[in-house]
Amino acid sequence: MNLSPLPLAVFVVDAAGVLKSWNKACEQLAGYTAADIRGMTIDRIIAFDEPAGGKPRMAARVDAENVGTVICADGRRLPVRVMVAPQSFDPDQSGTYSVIVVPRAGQLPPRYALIQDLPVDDLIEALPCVFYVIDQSGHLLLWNRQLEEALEMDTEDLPTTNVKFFFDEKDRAMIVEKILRAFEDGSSHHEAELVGKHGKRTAFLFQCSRTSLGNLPCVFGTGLDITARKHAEQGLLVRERAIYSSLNAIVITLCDGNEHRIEYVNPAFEQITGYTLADIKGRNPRFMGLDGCDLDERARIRAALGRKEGVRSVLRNVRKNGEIFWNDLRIDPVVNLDGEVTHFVGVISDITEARHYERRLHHLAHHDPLTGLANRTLLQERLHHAIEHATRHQTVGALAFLDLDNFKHINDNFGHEAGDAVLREIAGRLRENMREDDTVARVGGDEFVLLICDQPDIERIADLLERIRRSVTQPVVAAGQEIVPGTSIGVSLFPNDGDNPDKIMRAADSAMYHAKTMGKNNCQFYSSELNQIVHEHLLLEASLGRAIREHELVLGYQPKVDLRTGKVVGAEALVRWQHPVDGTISPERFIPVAEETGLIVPLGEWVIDEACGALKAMDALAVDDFVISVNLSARQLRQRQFADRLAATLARHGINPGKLELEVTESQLMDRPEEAMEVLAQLKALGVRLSIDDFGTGYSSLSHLQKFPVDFIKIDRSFLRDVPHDGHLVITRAIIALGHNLKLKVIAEGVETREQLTFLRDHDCDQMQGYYFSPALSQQTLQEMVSRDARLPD
Ligand SMILES: Nc1nc2c(ncn2[C@@H]2O[C@H](COP(=O)(O)O[C@H]3[C@@H](O)[C@H](n4cnc5c(=O)[nH]c(N)nc54)O[C@@H]3COP(=O)(O)O)[C@@H](O)[C@H]2O)c(=O)[nH]1
Repeated sequence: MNLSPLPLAVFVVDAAGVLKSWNKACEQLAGYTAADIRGMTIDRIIAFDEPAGGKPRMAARVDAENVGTVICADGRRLPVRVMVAPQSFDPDQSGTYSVIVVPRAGQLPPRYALIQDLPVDDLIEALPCVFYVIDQSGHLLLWNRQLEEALEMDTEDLPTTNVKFFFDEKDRAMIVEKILRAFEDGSSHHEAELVGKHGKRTAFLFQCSRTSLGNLPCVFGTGLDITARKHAEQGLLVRERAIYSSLNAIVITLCDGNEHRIEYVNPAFEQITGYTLADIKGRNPRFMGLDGCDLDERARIRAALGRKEGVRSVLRNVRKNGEIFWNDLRIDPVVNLDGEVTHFVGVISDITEARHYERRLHHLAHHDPLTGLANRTLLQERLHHAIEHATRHQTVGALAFLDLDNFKHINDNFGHEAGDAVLREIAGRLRENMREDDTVARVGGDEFVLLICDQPDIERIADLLERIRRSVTQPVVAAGQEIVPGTSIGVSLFPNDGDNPDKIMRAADSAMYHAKTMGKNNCQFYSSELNQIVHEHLLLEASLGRAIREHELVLGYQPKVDLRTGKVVGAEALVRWQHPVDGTISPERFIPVAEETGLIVPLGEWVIDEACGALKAMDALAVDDFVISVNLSARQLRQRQFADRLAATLARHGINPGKLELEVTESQLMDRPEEAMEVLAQLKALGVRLSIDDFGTGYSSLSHLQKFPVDFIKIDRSFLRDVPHDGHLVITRAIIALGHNLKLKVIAEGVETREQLTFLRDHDCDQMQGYYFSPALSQQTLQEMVSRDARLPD
């Protein structure tokens, strides 16, 4: 039976129930003094509910359930249980009984009666806190072991030290003030650290109350060790401050079904979104979403939160001022000690600037800085998708390569700024002619590419490209000059010409290459035959350089005959390529390639050098006035210091310049007549002879012709082809007359028949060359012919 904490009132009585002795609790319980009790019987104090029966009174109550009422001195009646036990089982000492009185539940004795019986010493020592009693001088009167431990001090040291010295100096004034308050107001409390003799610091929550010991006023109280709480608080504080000061916007929402009401937002959130906590507390953060945007992302977030899982997403939100921002959002569940998700914490990062920067970088990486058009990378990406699309939806698309003709000439003559202006203007024209969905790209200096998608048929593509070609070739005004660009366009179709970007690009490139060789400013579609031609062209290009280095080129010399004397007076040097595998390759095949690639310059130099060597050999044969002519390409003619280099070659071989003739085609001269005039003048000044080749095909104007400082004109062989039956005879006659009027000599080429020869003689032509007399010969055969003075028969 647990009687604690009730006081145990124990009477000792004799067999008749006369009270012999009793403890203090008996007096407290019933409110009698010792003098009152002395001599009483137990019946006076306890009114038993059951009479004792026949036995002697006390003996009858041993081992019985005795219940009754204590009749208190002040008249109150306390229900009690009473246990009666003999004091001794020794028969000799029988007759005295212990009567233990226990108040029944609900009927406790007054509080003060209980407290008086408390073992205060034990209690104070057993307290889970420090205990102290302090007098008005600030010295300890009472304390417990816990206080000694906290102060790391011995019992005898404590009363001699003023309590304020148990604290840090900064806290002492506050401590004194709190103790005084307790004396004045009855109580006070405060938190402070006790500092031990050896420096141990312990945080306490002190409770201080006024009391008195006898007549001595004092305060007493407890100090609860709050170190753990302080640490926890500190940790929380740091975390709270961290959230508060975080540059990332933080929003904490309550996890309440599907509603995620905002409970907290930090200042960074307010700064990024423009919303204060007061504006949005209790709302679901979804209100910041941009209407109709990122619907999939938002559904994904909802699903994750529904599963109470974390989620990361990048989506667009709207600030309070209506501005849209990119939000890199990370949401994580917050779990309580029971493992339940009570909240979600969202970390918002405004990545708008990074996004813009990223986009700018992306734009730079995918666009040409000069024109703003797509670059090769973007083109390839789009082409890849366009081919897939066309294959899937059975539509036709086209890839057109546009190369500006003679762009280098524009740069060289008008400067790079003018060149840039032309490129920008062309880019604008291309864009204007294309739909939004199509792509216009610039992939090289003067190379543009058009990606045209979803076309119904090839005719439509051809029409569009012709319109574009015409628009590109409209004059551009740059650097105060009117520049007329031209463009060669090569087109491949997809998926017909290939099922991947690489094939389609190569096909368009081949087609463009072909367009260039077709005389520029035209548009060519890719075909497999065309590919073969281009392939060959490329092969030639690759091996022509080697041919020049490895001396695979040889010169043939076609004799030129004076029509009046029949004497061989010169020869035209014609180059041939003795290919180690393919045999002799005609200049008609490789000269255009050499022109295109620039190899014509070293090739032409080699021809002149070789022709000079042949002239020197003729000198050795003591043949006077023998002239060898070489064909010049326009590119050679435009070479800076061409005349100087020619002079050096002639000097090196020791050749009289008058023995070398340079043949330039009429069309080359008329391409840029002013420039040509200047170069021809330089050459003329050197003393070389000049001749206009293929005359009659190049629409020379008479005024230009008069100014060209040439010696010969060569009638193009097409005019003689059908002599004597053709109307061209009139032209041939006119050319001869024109030449003579201009004081020029006239030579006819491609003379194959007796009739042609007669016609030329009849019309006073000066010289001829052609198969009728001789094809091109080796140098040695030519020398033999000249040595034996072979002549054209009459
Ligand atoms: N820039 C350079 N061009 C050169 C050089 N060597 C030649 N060429 C040019 O190549 C074109 C083709 O030349 P080729 O195949 O040598 O043909 C020449 C003659 O063989 C041919 N010819 C001569 N007589 C007759 C004939 O009676 N009938 C006939 N059908 N053809 C004949 O004519 C070509 C010479 O033409 P031309 O130059 O116009 O006098 C050609 O355009 C050459 O110019 C070179 O070193 N550099």
